Amino acid sequence: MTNFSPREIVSELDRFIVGQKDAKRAVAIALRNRWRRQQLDDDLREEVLPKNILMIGPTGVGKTEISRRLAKLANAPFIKIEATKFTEVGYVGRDVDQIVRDLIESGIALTREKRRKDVQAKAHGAAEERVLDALVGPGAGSATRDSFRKKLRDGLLDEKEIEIEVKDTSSPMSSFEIPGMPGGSMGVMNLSDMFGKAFGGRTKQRKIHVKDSYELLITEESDKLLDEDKIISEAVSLVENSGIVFLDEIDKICAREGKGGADVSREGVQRDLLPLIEGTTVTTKYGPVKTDHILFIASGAFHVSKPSDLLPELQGRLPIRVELRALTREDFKAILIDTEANLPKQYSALMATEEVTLTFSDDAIDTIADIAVELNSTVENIGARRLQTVMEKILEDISFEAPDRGGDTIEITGDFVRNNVGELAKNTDLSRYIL
Ligand SMILES: Nc1ncnc2c1ncn2[C@@H]1O[C@H](COP(=O)(O)OP(=O)(O)OP(=O)(O)O)[C@@H](O)[C@H]1O
Repeated sequence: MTNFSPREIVSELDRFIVGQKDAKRAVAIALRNRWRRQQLDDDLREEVLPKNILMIGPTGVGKTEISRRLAKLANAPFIKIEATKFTEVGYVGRDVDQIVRDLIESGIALTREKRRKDVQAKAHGAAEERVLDALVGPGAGSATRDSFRKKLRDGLLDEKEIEIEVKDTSSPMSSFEIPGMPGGSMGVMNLSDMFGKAFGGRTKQRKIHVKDSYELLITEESDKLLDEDKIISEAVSLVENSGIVFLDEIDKICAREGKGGADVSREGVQRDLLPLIEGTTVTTKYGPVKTDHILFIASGAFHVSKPSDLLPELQGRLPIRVELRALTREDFKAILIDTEANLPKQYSALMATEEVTLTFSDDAIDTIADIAVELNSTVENIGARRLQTVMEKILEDISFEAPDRGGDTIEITGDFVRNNVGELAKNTDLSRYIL
């Protein structure tokens, strides 16, 4: 758990997300509250429930991105799920408990990754022994083994091909859901687990270069050193105390007054979600998971419905409301220039792998921002996602030809942008399909 102050959390988020100060502050406080809760004594700690957040704002303005970055910062299990995916309990479709089951998978992956690092040195040693076995045979004398070990460590055998026996993870039936039976994927349905335990796991022979074998073998060897039960109990506690669920399109499950049919079912989904947000215990294949302290961030555009159309109980469980505003031309420019790993930087790095030097002039950035604003107002407002479609179109040819242009330096200018997408952007009908 991170002990960053709210101010520090906001400034971390600022590295990736432009504007949206209110939303950043709200999530920063929520995260800090979790740290505060951990400092309390046991009795009081159980009493303090998270203040869940409702993010209101148009599509593509950073709602998911803020939540995802927050989770990453806190090393917290995170899932994004669309509220419209669910149907009421008893109907065919996914049941809401699946949210917690997916979250626990994210928690297991995070915990395993963390624990793998702890045993990495030991696993590295064991992996080296396996590579040596493959190179000289397990029966070789210690002098031969040592001489190969030295060559191996000096990188002289990197390109040599060896044959190793690794766990076969390609089971097509690792887990399946029973259609129409909510929760059917839970528990005993993991066949590879069952057979794995009974027969010691399937393995297969693989031919591989020495230098590529390490990652695979280290992962396998570290898993052998890890205590599976401990990982599970750690992951369950991580999910219960630090899990974050991003519930998108919550506005689409609002029922409007005087309607029947689909609206009744939407309200049913809200009712199903309620216990999860209020705090309940969900059975998973890793054991029971309590949801009381999981942070829920619900989000929606609320163009048609209003937050007050949600069930009153659900409104009460989402007490913090923040509005995210539509992005302006200046925001688009800032997203292209100021954010870490911004799109121009990403494209330049990708082209550098082909020995092509790609740069963007200030005028090019201005023009891209102008075109994105124009398209959002004429075609459809998809927020900052528009920058991705425009950039992709501008660089399509260069991207295709890059392998033949090694050594070239290409500057993207305003004229280049206009020539490539300017005309297209003016044609609303065509843009609908292409940009
Ligand atoms: N304010 C912002 N600053 C930087 N990048 C942004 C911002 N807003 C959106 N983006 C980028 O645009 C893309 C879409 O944003 P995001 O997924 O957060 O949308 P959203 O608001 O959650 O919309 P939706 O509700 O449709 O999922 C992401 O790649 C994100 O990095």
